[in-house]
Amino acid sequence: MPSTLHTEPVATVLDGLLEAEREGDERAFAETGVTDPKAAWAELDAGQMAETFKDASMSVSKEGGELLYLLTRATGARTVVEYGTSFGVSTLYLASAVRDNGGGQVIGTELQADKVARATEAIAAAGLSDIASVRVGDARETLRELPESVDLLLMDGWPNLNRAVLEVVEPRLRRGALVLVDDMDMDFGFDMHREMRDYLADPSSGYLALRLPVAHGILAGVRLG
Ligand SMILES: C[S@@+](CC[C@H](N)C(=O)[O-])C[C@H]1O[C@@H](n2cnc3c(N)ncnc32)[C@H](O)[C@@H]1O
Repeated sequence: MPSTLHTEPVATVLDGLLEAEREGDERAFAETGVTDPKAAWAELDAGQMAETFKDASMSVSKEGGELLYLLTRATGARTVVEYGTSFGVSTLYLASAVRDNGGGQVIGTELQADKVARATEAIAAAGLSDIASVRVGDARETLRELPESVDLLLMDGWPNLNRAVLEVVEPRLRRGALVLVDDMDMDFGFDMHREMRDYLADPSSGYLALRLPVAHGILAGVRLG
């Protein structure tokens, strides 16, 4: 049986988004005028950073997306939550896998409203609107209402908020749920992942976590209890 990922319309929509990222992100980054990321993070809050980077996709790579598809299929996940949707690339990989698992839902969330509109269009063009939707706003608020049990959480928003977002979603994570933290190897000018990495590494937190050297570096944690 072919996967949804490699059939139309998903394949073409994903190719277009990945191509746009390759062609557009360098320019979008240059246009932000941010030359010292550490200083920018010290001065601007999450919403201001989202506005600054509103034209940048910053999506998962093809390899990273395929890993998301693989892990979602392998775990049989039906209820998936995504922190940081941008233009919807990772959302499409997750939603394709959920469709191929037999159906369910992917709940994305994105601070920047124009990005939500673009991601929603991409989801519709890919024929996945019955699976995936995107909530507009700050994940620390938008993810307060969730289904009873969540199988997989992708964390791909601003990394300094990962711990706070996990705190909101954690009560819904079922035993054996996967938490995937993207961009572990990205240089943000300072260690933006420290809090989350330390939390998942502490056995008393209730996870077993391992860094996967794939794409931008993905930290995979399984919820043990
Ligand atoms: C790395 S990009 C996400 C890429 C996306 N997962 C993909 O593969 O296409 C990070 C996104 O997270 C969004 N974001 C950052 N902080 C957020 C928050 N607190 N709540 C919701 N979205 C947030 C940013 O606006 C940005 O678009």
